[in-house]
Amino acid sequence: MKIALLGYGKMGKMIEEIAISRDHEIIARVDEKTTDFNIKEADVAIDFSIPSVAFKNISMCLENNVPVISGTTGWLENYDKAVNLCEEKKGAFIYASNFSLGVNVFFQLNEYLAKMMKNLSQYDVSIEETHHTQKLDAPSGTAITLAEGIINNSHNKSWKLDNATSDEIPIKALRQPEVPGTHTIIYKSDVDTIDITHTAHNREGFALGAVIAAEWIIGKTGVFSMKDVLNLG
Ligand SMILES: NC(=O)C1=CN([C@@H]2O[C@H](COP(=O)(O)OP(=O)(O)OC[C@H]3O[C@@H](n4cnc5c(N)ncnc54)[C@H](OP(=O)(O)O)[C@@H]3O)[C@@H](O)[C@H]2O)C=CC1
Ligand SMILES: O=C(O)C1=N[C@H](C(=O)O)C[C@H](O)C1
Repeated sequence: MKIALLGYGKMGKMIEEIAISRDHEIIARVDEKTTDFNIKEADVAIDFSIPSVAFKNISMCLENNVPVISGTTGWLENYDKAVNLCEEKKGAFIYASNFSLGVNVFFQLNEYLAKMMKNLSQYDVSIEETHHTQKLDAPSGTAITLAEGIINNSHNKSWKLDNATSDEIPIKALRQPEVPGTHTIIYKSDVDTIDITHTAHNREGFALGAVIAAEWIIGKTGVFSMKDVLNLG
């Protein structure tokens, strides 16, 4: 499979390593300065860039009939436009806030726990995420997906980064050197605390998931999620 890497930073480089180990070819490595590449030469594009260019990258792929996997976070105000463009062009597109198998299991665990806690009003829920200090967006895309998983399965109606009111799920975003990504869901009452945590030890799980999604999407048409790719039930 010929892959164009849109974004060639920490994730782009890790994806390259894993893609080559699975016998794929990298035909473009695009960073801020790259101008000379032809997206039409790619069988699939993988976008791990920055929030301000992700939608432009995704649109370019869809306009040129190249299936696109995007892991960039912090651009979701344009997600519906990407979905519409994909449908209009009969293209193929997957966005996931987190491509790792472990986090996708954790997403389901979070929804299951939210259902169990739904009517236990003595517990207040909150989310905490910790990432490396170069991260541009806060809260993380994964924390937003976790908050949405709780909202869809409980009486909670919205989330807020810091200074949340009692109606909102508070999200705390911490930044510490070299942390690949840690997410905790906390249910606290006066007498006890239940918390569940996913800790990424490195970036390999994210990168492998993105390559698996790229392999999976070839020959398909539509807008998909990692739930479709991983068939987690
Ligand atoms: N969904 C998931 O599983 C995961 C998502 N992420 C997300 O992926 C994104 C990238 O993360 P990471 O690799 O750590 O970030 P980096 O900052 O290491 O890399 C970002 C890359 O984007 C490039 N870039 C900047 N402008 C453009 C442009 N106009 N066109 C194409 N590329 C451009 C940068 O180029 P230059 O170096 O020249 O500035 C750099 O190569 C983030 O949004 C992060 O949140 C991260 C891990 C997992
Ligand atoms: O920027 C990162 O590094 C990560 N970003 C994603 C997010 O915002 O959730 C996924 C992962 O946690 C690493």
